[in-house]
Amino acid sequence: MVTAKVWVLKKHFEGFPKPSDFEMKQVALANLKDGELLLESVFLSVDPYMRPYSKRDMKEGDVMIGTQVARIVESKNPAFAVGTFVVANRGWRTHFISDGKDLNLLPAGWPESLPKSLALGTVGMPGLTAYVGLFEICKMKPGETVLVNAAAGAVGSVVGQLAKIGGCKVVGCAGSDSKVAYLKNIGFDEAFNYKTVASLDEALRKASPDGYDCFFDNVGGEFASIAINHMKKFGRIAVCGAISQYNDSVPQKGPYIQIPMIFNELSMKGFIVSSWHNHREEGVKALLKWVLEGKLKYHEQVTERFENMPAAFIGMLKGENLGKAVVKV
Ligand SMILES: NC(=O)C1=CN([C@@H]2O[C@H](COP(=O)(O)OP(=O)(O)OC[C@H]3O[C@@H](n4cnc5c(N)ncnc54)[C@H](OP(=O)(O)O)[C@@H]3O)[C@@H](O)[C@H]2O)C=CC1
Ligand SMILES: CCCCCC(=O)/C=C/[C@@H]1[C@@H](C/C=C\CCCC(=O)O)[C@@H](O)C[C@H]1O
Repeated sequence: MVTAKVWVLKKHFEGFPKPSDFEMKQVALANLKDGELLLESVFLSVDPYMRPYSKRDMKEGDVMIGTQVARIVESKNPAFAVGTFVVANRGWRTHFISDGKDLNLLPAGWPESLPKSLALGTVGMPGLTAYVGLFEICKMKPGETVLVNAAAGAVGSVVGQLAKIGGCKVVGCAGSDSKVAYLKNIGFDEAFNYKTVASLDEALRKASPDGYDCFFDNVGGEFASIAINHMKKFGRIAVCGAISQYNDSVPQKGPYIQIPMIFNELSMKGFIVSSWHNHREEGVKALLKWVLEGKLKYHEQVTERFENMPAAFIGMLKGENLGKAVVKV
C-alpha cells in the first residue's frame, strides 16, 4: 500500500498566506483496480490563482489545488505504460490514483533534454496564457508597443518574448534590479523596477513617449490605473491577473478607469486561459517550437522537496521567483 503526502488548507488566508495556514497530512491510497494507474508527482506548480481561488472555492481541510508533472509508477490500464510522464491537475499531493481520463501527455516532439517542468510553465498553462492574451485578446500587430507587468514571472517573461517574436517594441516592469537586468537580457527594449522608480507615470512615459498599443496586465491595482492613461487611441488591454489585489483584506479603491477608456476608445477584456482550450494544441506546439529554436528563453525558480510547497507558494506571492516557480518533489 502507498501512503501519499498531501497539503491541505488548514485555515483560510487572512492577508498574506503564512506557513501555519497549511497542514501536511498522510493519506493511504487503495490498491489499484483494473483500468487504474498510480502516479507520483515529480514537479508541482505554485500559481497566483491559488490565493483568490482558495477564498472563493475552498473550505478549510480541502487539499490545495494545483497542477503537476507526474510519472506513472504502476499501471493496470493498458493505454498507459509505467514510466510515462503526464500533466495532471490533482493538487498538492506526492502520489495519486487516476483512471487516465484526467491526464495529458507531454506535447509531441518533447526532447529528453528539455526539462519536463516546462510543461507547467513556458510550454504549459502560463505560456499559453501569454499566447492567448497577446494574439487573441490584445490582437497584437507587428510594429506596435506592448506593455507588460510582473514581466519577469512565468506569464510576463513569455509575453515580452512573444511580442518581440511578433515584431513589437516591448516595455516591462518587475520588482527588483536583477529581474530588470534579466528582462534586458531576454530582449525587452525597456524595463524598469516599479518599486524604486520615483514616479510610475514618468517611468511609463519615458519608456514609450508615444504610449502603448497593448497592455498585458498581470497586476491590476495602482499600476493599471496609471498605465491606462498611457494607452494610445484604440489601445487594447488584456486583463490577465490582478496579483496586487489577491492578498488584500480590504478592497482597494479607484482611481476609476472610465474617462481614459472613453477618450481613447480603449478595449479591455478579462480572460481565463482554460476557457481558450480550442487554442491549446496550436499554442503549445508554437511555444515548444520557439523554445527549441532558442527564440523563447526560460528560467525556473525550483524549490526542492514537497515539504516546502507552502514556502514556495508564499515566496512566489512575495516576488522571490524569477520565471516560473515550481517545486521538485
Ligand atoms: N487569466 C488567466 O488565465 C491567468 C492569469 N494569470 C495571472 O497572471 C499573473 C502572473 O502569474 P504568473 O506568471 O504565474 O506569476 P509570476 O511568475 O509572475 O509570479 C508572481 C509575480 O507577481 C509579482 N507581484 C507580486 N505581488 C505584486 C504586487 N503587489 N504588485 C506587482 N507585482 C506583484 C511578483 O514579481 P515582482 O518581483 O515583479 O513584484 C511575483 O514574482 C497573475 O496575476 C496570475 O493570476 C496566470 C495564469 C493564467
Ligand atoms: C480566481 C482569480 C483568477 C486569476 C487569474 C488566474 O490566475 C487564472 C488562472 C487560471 C485558473 C483559474 C482558477 C479559477 C477561476 C475559476 C473561474 C471559473 O471558471 O469559475 C485555472 O483554470 C488555471 C488558470 O487557467
